[in-house]
Amino acid sequence: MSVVISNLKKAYSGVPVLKGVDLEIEDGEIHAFLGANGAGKSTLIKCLSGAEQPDSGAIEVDGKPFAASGPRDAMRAGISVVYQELSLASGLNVLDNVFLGQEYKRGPFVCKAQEEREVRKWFADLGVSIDPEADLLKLSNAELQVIEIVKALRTNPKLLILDEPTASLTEREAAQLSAQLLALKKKRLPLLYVTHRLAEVFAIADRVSVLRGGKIVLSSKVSDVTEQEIVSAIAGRSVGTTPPDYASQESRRSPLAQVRGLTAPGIGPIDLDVNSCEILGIFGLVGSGRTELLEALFGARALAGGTITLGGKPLNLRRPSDAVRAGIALVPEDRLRKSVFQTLTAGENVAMASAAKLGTLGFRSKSSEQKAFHDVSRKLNLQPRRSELEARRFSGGNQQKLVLGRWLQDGQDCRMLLLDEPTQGVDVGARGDLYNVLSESTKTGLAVVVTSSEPEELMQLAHRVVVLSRGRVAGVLHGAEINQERLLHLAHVGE
Ligand SMILES: Nc1ncnc2c1ncn2[C@@H]1O[C@H](COP(=O)(O)OP(=O)(O)OP(=O)(O)O)[C@@H](O)[C@H]1O
Repeated sequence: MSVVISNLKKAYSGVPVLKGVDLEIEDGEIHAFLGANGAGKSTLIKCLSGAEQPDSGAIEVDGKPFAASGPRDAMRAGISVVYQELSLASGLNVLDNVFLGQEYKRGPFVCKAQEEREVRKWFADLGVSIDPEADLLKLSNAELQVIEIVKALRTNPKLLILDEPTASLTEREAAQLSAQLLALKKKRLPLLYVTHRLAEVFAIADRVSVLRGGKIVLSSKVSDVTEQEIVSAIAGRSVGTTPPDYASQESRRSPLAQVRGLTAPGIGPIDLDVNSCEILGIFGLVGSGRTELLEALFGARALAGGTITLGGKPLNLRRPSDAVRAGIALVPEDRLRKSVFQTLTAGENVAMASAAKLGTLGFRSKSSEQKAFHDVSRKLNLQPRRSELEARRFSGGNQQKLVLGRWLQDGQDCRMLLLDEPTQGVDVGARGDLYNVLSESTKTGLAVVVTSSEPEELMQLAHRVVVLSRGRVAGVLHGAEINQERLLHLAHVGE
């Protein structure tokens, strides 16, 4: 079974996004599909899933012309999509979620035993052991993704599309999911796999295609291409970052925040020092307390004990606004839901940080909003550079940049910036830009505390890394000591 896309075009309000895409997905292959934020990957997927109609071009599934007027049509033709945003019902258990609306029935009765047999078979095929009776709240993100995949597989697809399935997974969960996708490959089902993580391309994909400027600019067997070639194809330029300059900044660094005996639900006791002019990485496995620590430092998680001082002054953080007033900002992990104001314009979203300080949106001048927006667009290569466009019209990765840009614009008197997984869903080019911007910001005194589940990211970005395990500090690594082996070793201490 193969899917052939020829000369596909799609524009939004006259602005072309897909300008003639040619792509072939062959039988039994895992086809990685990459491109910068806003390149049009989701748009192409929507054209395949029937959520959008292409303006012109042709799609063939198994040699037959395919034109879906809606998602049901696409599913009937054999195209099934697993989106990043999970669509599971948290009040139901695993089995009921998999069969929701498609129960096996004998008369008015649901055949639970038959459903359970089937779901166990799927889990065995994928090499996972999930209890069909389990409550969804007890499952990891990776297990929830597997349930979405099983739901999709039940429709007997000819092409399964996975839109950034690992974006919200930790390194370990992502590796588990990759193993399950390789198990699926044995069934010869072609997969179109959208990701920003290059390591995954080399770990599981057979072919890789890159979308840029509305067209496919690279399509190759993975074995015939280098990582640098893929990065250049995505960014349209070579991407390099200057690793943090330890020596020159060392002398300017001074203690900024001191955390002593901090305990809060899920973490502690933790002692921690954060210096000005420093990027401090926080690494740990899922459940290690990374997010909880950042929330406690931001006043979003009540402390059960311990003290935090900033610039020598004790802080009493009862709520996030106390932290903002003290010069602490947090960009949370689930930022699309927690931080993007979808129906406000991009300019208003970026201006939100200064608005939070003024206490109202009303007193902000249009010209200062424009200035902030242009500053952020330039620093983070935001696409499109249209401040009047509603945030929801931006691609996922560009929405992330709006939130990050809020705190990185000139003139913010932020002293300590807390970033929880800042590059989730951000393309390689923009990652490089973000690393450079953060590195630059520390030169003016800013302290950055950043969590990441990707060791490579911390190796490129952080001056020091604190490794957490089970809510406590398992070790601290400096400069050249930061490597994947040491990070993972410490992260497993106490596991
Ligand atoms: N409904 C819409 N109206 C107007 N413009 C849109 C709409 N949907 C998408 N766009 C624009 O189309 C372009 C492609 O967006 P798309 O979401 O397909 O990118 P993407 O490659 O999936 O990006 P990401 O990696 O950030 O998810 C973007 O510039 C986006 O702003």
